[in-house]
Amino acid sequence: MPDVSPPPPLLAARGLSFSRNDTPVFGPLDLDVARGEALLVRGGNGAGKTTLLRVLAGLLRTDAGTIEVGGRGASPATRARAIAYLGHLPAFKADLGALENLAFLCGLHGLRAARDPERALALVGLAGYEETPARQLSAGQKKRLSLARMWLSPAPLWLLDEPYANLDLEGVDLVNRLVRAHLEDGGAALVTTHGAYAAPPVRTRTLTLGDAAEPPSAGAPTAMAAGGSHAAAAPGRRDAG
Ligand SMILES: Nc1ncnc2c1ncn2[C@@H]1O[C@H](COP(=O)(O)OP(=O)(O)OP(=O)(O)O)[C@@H](O)[C@H]1O
Repeated sequence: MPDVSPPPPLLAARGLSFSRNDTPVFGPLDLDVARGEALLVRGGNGAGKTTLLRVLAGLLRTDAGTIEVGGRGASPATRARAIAYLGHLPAFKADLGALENLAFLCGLHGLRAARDPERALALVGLAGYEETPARQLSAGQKKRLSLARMWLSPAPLWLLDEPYANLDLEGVDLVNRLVRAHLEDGGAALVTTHGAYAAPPVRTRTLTLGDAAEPPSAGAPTAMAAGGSHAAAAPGRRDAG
């Protein structure tokens, strides 16, 4: 008889919590993100969004709880294969050109089939900046270069920390188009935002951290239009410090 059990979520966390100096930052929280889904992580300044993404990426150690990637314990090797992380500080070599930076990072993290750095630069609006050293790029251009790196990555799970920051309106639309195409390709994404920008119109759930957190919801993901708002996946709280 064929195995009809559904595939495990790309990312699953149970009872995840994190504290600093005995002050809880978030959790305990549960979340699942399947292929084809986005999880929008909302919350005000200091609510714990970056901390959550860093915990999921393995850059910070959780106090309690479990994280699985593709149904397996999230070892460093599993994470390295499955996760591409866009953080606040772009990981570029200041003196290398935009194209060289992308080629260098593809050498480190791999390259998705049928994609190349030159096409990535054009896609994010940086055609003509191939030779420009990263240090000469504006904040928004650096963010676009980071988005090019995500597009080139073979990893299916994107962790995007404030991807809309520093971008003009066309850049905001670019983020949403890239996320949408990634999900349609079978990938998944966690996207943090202060709430100023809407998530892409795809299968998106919302997790709210901080005081405004709503009770846990076991509901299925909903198709949403940009600007919609949805049930939180788990409780969180705002850190006092
Ligand atoms: N390196 C650190 N050492 C001590 N406390 C920290 C550190 N980084 C963050 N915090 C604290 O942890 C809490 C959560 O911070 P975090 O950066 O996760 O919030 P955030 O929701 O991403 O905020 P923002 O929207 O402002 O980026 C805050 O109270 C912050 O002051």
